[in-house]
Amino acid sequence: MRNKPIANVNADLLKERKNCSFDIEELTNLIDGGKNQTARRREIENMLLKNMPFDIIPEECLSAKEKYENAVRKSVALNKIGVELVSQVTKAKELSDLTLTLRRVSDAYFREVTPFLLHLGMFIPTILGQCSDEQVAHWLPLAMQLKIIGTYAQTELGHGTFIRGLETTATYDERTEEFVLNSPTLSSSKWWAGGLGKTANHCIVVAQLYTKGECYGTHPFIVQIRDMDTHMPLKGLKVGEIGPRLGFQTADNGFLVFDNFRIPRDSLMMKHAKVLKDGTYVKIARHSKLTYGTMIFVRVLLVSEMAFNLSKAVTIAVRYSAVRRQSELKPNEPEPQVLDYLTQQHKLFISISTVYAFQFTSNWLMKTYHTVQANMKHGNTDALPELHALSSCLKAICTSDCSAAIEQCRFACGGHGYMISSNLPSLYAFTTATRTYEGDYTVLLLQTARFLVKTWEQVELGNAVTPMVAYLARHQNREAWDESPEGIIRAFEAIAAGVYQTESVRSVSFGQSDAIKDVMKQLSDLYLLYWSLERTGDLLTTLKSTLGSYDGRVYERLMEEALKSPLNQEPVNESFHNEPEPQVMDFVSQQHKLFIGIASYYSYSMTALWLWDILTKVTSELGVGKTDRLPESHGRAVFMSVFNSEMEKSVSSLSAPLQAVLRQLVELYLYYWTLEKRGDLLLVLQSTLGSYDGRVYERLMEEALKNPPNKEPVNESFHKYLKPFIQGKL
Ligand SMILES: CCCCC/C=C\C/C=C\C/C=C\C/C=C\C/C=C\CCCCC(=O)SCCNC(=O)CCNC(=O)[C@H](O)C(C)(C)COP(=O)(O)OP(=O)(O)OC[C@H]1O[C@@H](n2cnc3c(N)ncnc32)[C@H](O)[C@@H]1OP(=O)(O)O
Ligand SMILES: Cc1cc2nc3c(=O)[nH]c(=O)nc-3n(C[C@H](O)[C@H](O)[C@H](O)COP(=O)(O)OP(=O)(O)OC[C@H]3O[C@@H](n4cnc5c(N)ncnc54)[C@H](O)[C@@H]3O)c2cc1C
Repeated sequence: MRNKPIANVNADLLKERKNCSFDIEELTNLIDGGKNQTARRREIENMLLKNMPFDIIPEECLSAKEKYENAVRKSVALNKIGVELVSQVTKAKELSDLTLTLRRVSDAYFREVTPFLLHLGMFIPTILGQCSDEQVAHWLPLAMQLKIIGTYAQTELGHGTFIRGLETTATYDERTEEFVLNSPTLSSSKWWAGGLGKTANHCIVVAQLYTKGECYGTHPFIVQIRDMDTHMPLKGLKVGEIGPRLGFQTADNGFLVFDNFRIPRDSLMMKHAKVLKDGTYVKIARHSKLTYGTMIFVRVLLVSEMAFNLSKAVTIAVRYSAVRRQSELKPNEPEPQVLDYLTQQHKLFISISTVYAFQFTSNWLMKTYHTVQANMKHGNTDALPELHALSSCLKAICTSDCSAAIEQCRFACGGHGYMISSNLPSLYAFTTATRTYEGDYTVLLLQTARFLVKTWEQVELGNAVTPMVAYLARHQNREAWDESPEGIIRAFEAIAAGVYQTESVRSVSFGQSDAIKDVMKQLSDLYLLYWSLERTGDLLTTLKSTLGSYDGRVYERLMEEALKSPLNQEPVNESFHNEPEPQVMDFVSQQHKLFIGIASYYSYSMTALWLWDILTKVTSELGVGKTDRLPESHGRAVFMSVFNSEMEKSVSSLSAPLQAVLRQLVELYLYYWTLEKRGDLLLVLQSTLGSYDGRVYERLMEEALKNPPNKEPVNESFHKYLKPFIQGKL
């Protein structure tokens, strides 16, 4: 049954809906995965609507502590219904449909993230992916019925990306048949795990495994961290909340420090490796990276998460654009709906097509994931490297595009889009974090590049490669794709676009009406066209040659290029002496992110001074009402020329080294903006990360300890909601 029509709908919205060229219900079924799934979703929605407590005071008006307590209250009510529904399903497919529906409907109750997100999103998947059958039989029912509440603590203060660099140690003591967990340094403190700060009583801890004096690398352990009755942290642990953050405010992300904390031998999750009673280490896995499995799973999930979050943002923005009227096009005629402006459509329509691109690609990726998992059950790990490369680049691209598109949706709603009540700021805060967590954007793209370079080598040797990367063999003309990681990644993006096109055509080829097919085709074309225009520069081949330049300065250019080589910047490379761990500052990709910020700061300062001087003059000459917004390119040109000339004037009295640095900044700014469209500027530091003394980890911990939730060891919502829930008394 369709949802009932709602009375008092805005006339403009009704008009737009009447104009729709297809049956909306048909599209709804397509998105849900069929008529039955739509009906089931509505059944669950209606049940939740009847039974779930809504907020009386808007979440955003509560204090941090109240927000958390409110989130626990609502989560417990939702979990109760969730556990009941889960207990009724018998088939794996029904369970995954139900989980997806619950996940999506739950967003109606939380502006922020539930403290149980990590329990559902990572704790349970890690039990499934990393435990032996025996361990699964023990832990899974407890976790599914929420008798225990877990999280996933991998990242430390000092390391997130480089998992092999984690410092937490788990040393096997064969006398007592226990592992001893320790945090040997401040930087080894576990940091970030969602739900760890106040909610969880169990935690998956990733630590370096030592036995018989040897280190076997990082392994996952399942560890009880709080007393099941009092919820007090167990002896030997320091645990708390890490402090306010951009989003995830109710996810009580936490820290955890171990001091000779003992856990039983079978706390090691033993699907891929075990330690026998006598301390012998036994490797079971056929692939060394199988312990990274949960991350792959969540990266795959995130593609669909981005489709869902962007669909919400663009629905908000399109509806509002139909309702909002602004400006006068023709005298004495009503102001137009902002949706009618082409520029507004430009902001919104690409987001609509992006939602479909993400959703279709996500459906395909999830199927691929399950196929690879099924093969791995039979011992075949051949497809794992490609799955890793695919999930890495699709996660990176879709999280990055999604948060940028949500910002566009916010811009499209003008001032009102800035209100928390519009939900756009919260959607942005949630999705922008996804670009970082579960693998940073750049790092994951580099992982994909690594796979592609290896594949390229196979192509060069004439060896067979998988169908997904067969295009590398077809494109023998290297200039078309170029061999740089960026060039290869772009080629890979083209493949992602290809997947979208084939999947969308495939999904709508049966059953669906011509009207839906037309719309889906238009959306698919829009997505492909948009990205080919966005990347025009990349698609055009320029000469880029020291040999073929117009002026024929062949030898000069060869020498200039040679001198630019990073290897020529120092007479003796430091690897001659040793091989130090790099600071992230050493990565060119990191410098690319930071240095333009410095250059922009100077550009804005200089331009601001200049602007101030001419402000009065300009306004008196142009008059109010004639200062239309200048096109972006003109604005940038002004910044560039003013920065260039003003900087030149003001540096002449400075010392030569400082002049040289400032001139480099001008050059960087001008160069960067010929390549890029935007940059960031941090004007006021006020930052734990950017302090002059570089005491980053000390300051992060100091701030976390000041955090009000850490003033009480157990939050009162434990006694009020969590404990009665866990004990089945609620
Ligand atoms: C209240 C009720 C509501 C109801 C709700 C109902 C349901 C909800 C359900 C779900 C929720 C939905 C969605 C959201 C779900 C969860 C998300 C929520 C919150 C998540 C919060 C965030 C959690 C985290 O961030 S956890 C921490 C994640 N950390 C990372 O991702 C670290 C990134 N780093 C790495 O991955 C690696 O270190 C690395 C960068 C890959 C480098 O690893 P390294 O070992 O150094 O490897 P190296 O580069 O040397 O490469 C060696 C070799 O290995 C290959 N490789 C690397 N990784 C993998 C892999 N994973 N698999 C396979 N192979 C891999 C690599 O390619 C190299 O190969 P080769 O040598 O070239 O052949
Ligand atoms: C909201 C949120 C929730 C989180 N929840 C959890 C959780 O529940 N459990 C958990 O364990 N973790 C969690 N995390 C941590 C998260 O997984 C890490 O922050 C993430 O993996 C990035 O690692 P990092 O912080 O070490 O970044 P860094 O690696 O320090 O990145 C800093 C910069 O260095 C660059 N860089 C690093 N290495 C390289 C390289 N090799 N080449 C080029 N550039 C490089 C990056 O691109 C980036 O620009 C969460 C994080 C956030 C923001």
